[in-house]
Amino acid sequence: MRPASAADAVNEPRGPILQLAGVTKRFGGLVVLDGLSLTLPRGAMQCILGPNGCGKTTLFNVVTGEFAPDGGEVRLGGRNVAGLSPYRISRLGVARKFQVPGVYPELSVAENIEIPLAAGAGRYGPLSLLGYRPDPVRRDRLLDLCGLAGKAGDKVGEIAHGEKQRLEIAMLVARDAELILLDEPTAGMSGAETSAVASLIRRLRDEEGKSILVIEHDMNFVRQLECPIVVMVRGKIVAEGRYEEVSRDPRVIESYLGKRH
Ligand SMILES: Nc1ncnc2c1ncn2[C@@H]1O[C@H](COP(=O)(O)OP(=O)(O)OP(=O)(O)O)[C@@H](O)[C@H]1O
Repeated sequence: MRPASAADAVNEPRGPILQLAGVTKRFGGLVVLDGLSLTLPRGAMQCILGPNGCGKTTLFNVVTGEFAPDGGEVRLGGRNVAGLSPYRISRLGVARKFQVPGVYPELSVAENIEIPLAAGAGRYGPLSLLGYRPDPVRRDRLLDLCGLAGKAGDKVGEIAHGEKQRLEIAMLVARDAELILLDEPTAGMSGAETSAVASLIRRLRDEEGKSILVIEHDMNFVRQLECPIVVMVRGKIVAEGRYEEVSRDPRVIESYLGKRH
């Protein structure tokens, strides 16, 4: 039996997975998050849109514990985690993808999935690894999800950029994260690669029940995510809605779609 841990708070089945209430973050005199509030229901996906410098990455940093907020609450599964260290928040089931793929280039695609599968099993401490057995069924399911089943034996350093990005997203799922934070996951990708990532992320929500927050600038990708969008300006959420509504917002047209839209 694993020890009772803070993860139980995240595993609490009712209520939102993530709730930010009046979160403030300052750097010296610069107010980057300005009483920001946001709620992500369990098993849902939301996309965060906002101009450069509005505080999107800082928001992720506050959720993952990189920065303690100066005020407000960050609730994961109902528990206020503001000020907890990143490793504790990670153990609560939060995983984050940065723009650059974080994969092991010298290992095979399948090995890249096997490592976080073992790490996920060890999330409750080294003792929980004692009974760990590799799970090829789960590994193959994740390879299928990210569209790399046919490349299981390929060296990761030699697969395409878009494939590395999809592999890393599958690795976050392999380590049993419940809340997944994706920071511009399609940066530098072609249209076809972008569509493949959108399809993967929708499947994580629909088939794996993951809760997902995505920061993105590419409106074509945002449309394909088919999820609610929040618009952030100067550290606050100023609008929210589906793509069709948000894409009529003058601030979104100005920043993302061009004035002639
Ligand atoms: N550690 C830090 N120390 C000081 N200022 C910071 C720090 N991190 C971020 N900032 C400032 O906070 C503001 C918001 O930065 P942030 O990276 O959160 O914006 P963003 O919306 O993610 O921008 P982009 O879309 O360009 O990535 C910027 O003015 C940035 O310079």
